Amino acid sequence: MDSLEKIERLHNRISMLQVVTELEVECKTSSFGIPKQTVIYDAKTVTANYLENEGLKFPVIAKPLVADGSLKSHKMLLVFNKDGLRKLKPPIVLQEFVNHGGVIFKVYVVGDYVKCVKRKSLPDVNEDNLGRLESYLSFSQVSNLNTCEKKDDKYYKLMNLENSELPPLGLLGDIARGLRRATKLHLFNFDVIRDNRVGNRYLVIDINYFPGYAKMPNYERVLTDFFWDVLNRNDMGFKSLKEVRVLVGNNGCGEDEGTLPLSPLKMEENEKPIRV
Ligand SMILES: Nc1ncnc2c1ncn2[C@@H]1O[C@H](COP(=O)(O)OP(=O)(O)OP(=O)(O)O)[C@@H](O)[C@H]1O
Ligand SMILES: [Mg+2]
Repeated sequence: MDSLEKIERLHNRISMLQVVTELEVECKTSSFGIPKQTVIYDAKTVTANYLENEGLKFPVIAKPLVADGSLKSHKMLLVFNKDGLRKLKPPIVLQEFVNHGGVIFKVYVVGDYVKCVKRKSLPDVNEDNLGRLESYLSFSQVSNLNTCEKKDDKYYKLMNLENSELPPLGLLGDIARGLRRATKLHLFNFDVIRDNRVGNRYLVIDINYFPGYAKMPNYERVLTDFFWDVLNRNDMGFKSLKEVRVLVGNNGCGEDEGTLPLSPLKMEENEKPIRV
């Protein structure tokens, strides 16, 4: 559906988030951006001083530069102090770890359709404890931990997803529309966290092409409608696609929970229909 060349941009964690920094979205009550980050190609260059010069302080997350969906590309390190820096295997992206209350918002985009689902994430790190912690913690695919793993874990037992407030839906819709226009992609999702230091600042930390839509409530209907529209676009034209609806569920179970119509996403006048 989408061109490989355009998808390629999402396979590198720097170019992937670069697009977010270029978006022009106005929101009076909140702001958005990406975490501070730097790319490391040579392990020798990573020192505590280097981090400081880059405006980064511990804890930091080390993510493989390549984000191609392979097992390796999901292997991450949460680095608490300078000893942990020795474990890094470039090429990597070092990103500030932003406390976000242990909740991540996964925003699924299917053409004009946008849906936000809450998921449990890494817990906050108390800076006062940095000295007492191990130098690093390795992890992989936090958002894919299965429900049983989460149920057994003391931290996850304490979490109460239901009480966590969603980001402003207008903002998510605007970011989704901006990303769609900038990337010219139709099928992707992005991960958003709320910066606890600020409260109403949202950070996009990850964008994935053709994510596991099975985790999106009502995905069969949404995807079928989308492909139906694409197939019929010669008769209908993309402009006549249905109005965007941002559906928001708190745990991905309630299909119509929190349904909220936003202003329609209009295709750019000059955007050519996709050829299938
Ligand atoms: N800058 C950050 N600050 C705080 N937590 C973060 C940050 N970046 C990532 N995380 C945590 O690490 C997890 C994995 O990060 P990310 O989404 O970038 O990697 P991924 O391998 O593409 O993961 P997934 O496939 O699970 O989405 C996130 O779900 C979140 O819990
Ligand atoms: Mg992610």
